[in-house]
Amino acid sequence: MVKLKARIGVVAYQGAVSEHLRALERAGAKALPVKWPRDLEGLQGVVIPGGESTVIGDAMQTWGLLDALREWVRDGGAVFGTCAGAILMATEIKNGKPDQPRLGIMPLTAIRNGFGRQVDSFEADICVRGIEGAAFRAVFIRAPYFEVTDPEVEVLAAVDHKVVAARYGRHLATAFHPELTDDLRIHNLFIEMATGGQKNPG
Ligand SMILES: NC(=O)CC[C@H](N)C(=O)O
Repeated sequence: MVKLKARIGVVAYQGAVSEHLRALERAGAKALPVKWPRDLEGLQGVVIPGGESTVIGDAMQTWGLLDALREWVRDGGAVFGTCAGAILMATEIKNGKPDQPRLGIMPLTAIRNGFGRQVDSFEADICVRGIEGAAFRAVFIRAPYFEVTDPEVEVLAAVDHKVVAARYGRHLATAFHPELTDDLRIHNLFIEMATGGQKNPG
């Protein structure tokens, strides 16, 4: 029997869009850019890329994608945010613009630029829960970290005691950029989450 390819969208206004499309295709999914609410039809998962969270959030609001995605999530859709994308998934944002538009689907606080200016960018080999084998080479670029207090949010990885990867039901947030390396394990994990049977809490 032929297994149908997972259909995963990438929010395509700004940021590391083509890198995510390429990584998802290499991981065996059908990857599609998402700009309009109608682009969500038939998708199992949506990636919000890194870039600038204020710019991506404003665009999502302008194009009607924030409301459309919230509804799509209520119907069971899975979202994976990297860096700016993860910030947009958070219910609380620290160091953000006041009233910065966001999706707000993960009950955690994102601390924007949380690793300070002196280390705008760095790489680290980290252990990620649920990822087998060697450590994951994680690329951080003006990255946030997350404060997690909700017991339904599962912490998957930390650097210097700062949470940098978390899961909530079918949603995944990473402060780093797995699309900028050749390691497809995190994209594979998300494709599994998006096509698996787990429900979103709430
Ligand atoms: N690499 C990134 O996505 C950086 C995120 C950026 N610091 C923001 O707040 O949007």
